[in-house]
Amino acid sequence: MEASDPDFRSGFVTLVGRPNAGKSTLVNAIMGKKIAITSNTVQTTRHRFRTVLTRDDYQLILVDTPGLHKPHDALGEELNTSALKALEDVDVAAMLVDSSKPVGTGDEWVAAQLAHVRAKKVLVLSKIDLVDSERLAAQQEAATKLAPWDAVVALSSETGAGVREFVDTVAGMLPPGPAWFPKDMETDQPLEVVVAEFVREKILRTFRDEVPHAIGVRVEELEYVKKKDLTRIYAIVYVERDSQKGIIIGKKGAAIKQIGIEARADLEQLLGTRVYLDLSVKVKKNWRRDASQIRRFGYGEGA
Ligand SMILES: Nc1nc2c(ncn2[C@@H]2O[C@H](COP(=O)(O)OP(=O)(O)OP(=O)(O)O)[C@@H](O)[C@H]2O)c(=O)[nH]1
Repeated sequence: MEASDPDFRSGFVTLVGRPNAGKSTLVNAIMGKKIAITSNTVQTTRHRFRTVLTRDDYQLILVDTPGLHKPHDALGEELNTSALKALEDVDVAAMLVDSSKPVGTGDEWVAAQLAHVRAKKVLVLSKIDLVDSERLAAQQEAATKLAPWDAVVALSSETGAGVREFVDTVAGMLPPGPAWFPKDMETDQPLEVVVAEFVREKILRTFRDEVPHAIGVRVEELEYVKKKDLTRIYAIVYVERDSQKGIIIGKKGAAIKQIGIEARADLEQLLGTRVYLDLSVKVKKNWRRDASQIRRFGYGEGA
């Protein structure tokens, strides 16, 4: 079936849910490769980006939203606006509820945001590998009450169980329409942004709660050298304080070196070339509190 076929379906699907519900991991499981970054630090996802899955008879455009939460700083506010905007004009809204955590007010708040959305609503019970069937059944009963759902799917992005069922369910809800993006396109983010996110992920994973929200990564230069089949990347890690700079660099540069090694391995896979990665660390005081700075870093709405 061709993309111009009248039976072709296409549409936008947004994933919502409390921070850490497993949205980014699900995007990667659906795509069968890493595109979105993940970590167990809340607010990992800062960009509202689209991921495109094209099959013979449909094109599914996933909008991964930053977690909906109560804002406590300028960065938080940007994220919320961005997440709520992602709910407008989508065809399917899938809400992830972590099977391993009790359904709580956070989930209720997210579900309430869905009430006015015209999209089909799918309840996704995520991380089912962490619970037994009894717990899952209880969780499903509690989560089902959150909103009127058009479908319910239980899945694990870790084991892959239920992921195919989720894609099939959502694809079946898409309206007839042409492909919006080229078939071979997998994300609408500029490469520089994806690369910066990959580096940021390594830092979040390495330092956990020591520095997470205080960093921003910007790719200054990205150049493919065809003769060497090598991508040269120069990126700057911005932190707020000198002490954080020290932590990220580590003893004799050991920490930043390790981050570079790990990020490079992922980037080589993403780009399909060898990668030279140059990372430097700079202090930029209070960059998080200044909304215009946030935009300059490419985070939040309008990025
Ligand atoms: N065991 C298990 N862990 C999972 C699964 N899906 C996600 N996780 C873990 O849960 C954590 C959060 O996952 P993310 O995908 O980053 O969550 P998110 O909803 O995108 O989070 P935000 O970016 O904060 O909104 C990570 O440590 C993941 O590895 C799953 O199916 N099983």
